[in-house]
Amino acid sequence: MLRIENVTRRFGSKVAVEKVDIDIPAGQMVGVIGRSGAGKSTLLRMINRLIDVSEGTISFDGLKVSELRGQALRDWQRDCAMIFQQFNLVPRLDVVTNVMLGRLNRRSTVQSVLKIFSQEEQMMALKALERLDIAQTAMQRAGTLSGGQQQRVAIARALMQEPKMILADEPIASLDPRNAQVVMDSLRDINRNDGITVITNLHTLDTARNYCERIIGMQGGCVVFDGTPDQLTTDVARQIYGADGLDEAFSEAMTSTSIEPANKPKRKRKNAADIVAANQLGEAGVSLPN
Ligand SMILES: Nc1ncnc2c1ncn2[C@@H]1O[C@H](COP(=O)(O)OP(=O)(O)OP(=O)(O)O)[C@@H](O)[C@H]1O
Repeated sequence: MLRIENVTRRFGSKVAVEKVDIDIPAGQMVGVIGRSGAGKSTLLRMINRLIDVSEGTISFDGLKVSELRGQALRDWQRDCAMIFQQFNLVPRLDVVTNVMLGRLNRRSTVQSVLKIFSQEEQMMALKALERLDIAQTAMQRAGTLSGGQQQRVAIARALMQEPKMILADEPIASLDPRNAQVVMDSLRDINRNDGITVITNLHTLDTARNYCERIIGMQGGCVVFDGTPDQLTTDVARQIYGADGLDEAFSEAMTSTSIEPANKPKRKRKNAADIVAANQLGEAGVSLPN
């Protein structure tokens, strides 16, 4: 059980997340929706401890996540895998090596520096790629894959962490409709078959409705809805998206990934995502080939 108790996050005088109080039992698939700036990413980043809470407590099965330091914090970040909108692969490395990087937090520094992966780890990586239906790309450089393929590699890398929970920060925002569906299907499959809790930020109402058993709606940093897809009525959507967001909220045409134009401009890259990838590699002493 993930317990978020009275959690607030401020950036200077700006309150990004305010007094959020929710419990997420193991095995749920949860969608977090809301307009841009509602606080969705900040909430996920606090759970993963990319950023600290300003007030309140986050705990997991009794472990006080919001207070962890050092190795205990790294262990938590291994148990709580994160997937980002921009995939965060190392483009110059081949796909299978990218996937094996998911093992970094489970290995000694020496093994990591020398980039020694056991046969078992190599098999595990190939199985993860097979599961995501992209084993044929194993030896390709990650940067040569399509966006949808890269996101599947990122999910395979997350699986290598053998996580208890997967946090996905707008995992389909940069993808065309077909790839968006494949990625969401993969997350649902992992949730259902492996029992891994999935919490995903989504900017499309219908995707949240279609894939998530529980939807959390945020507005101005606060949770304004927490319920099932059936309970997400028009009135509730109005509350989440606000008066000037009604078109976005109600028009399935505007929110549907199934008909979202493939050439829609990419949303801005999240700096935290880049930093985390760089840190993971840097901490492990992995230097990248040119
Ligand atoms: N590092 C930061 N420094 C200052 N303000 C920040 C920082 N990170 C987020 N904010 C602010 O906090 C608020 C919530 O941002 P957040 O990124 O969590 O929203 P979001 O719902 O994920 O939006 P989006 O869908 O656009 O990513 C916004 O007003 C944002 O400008």
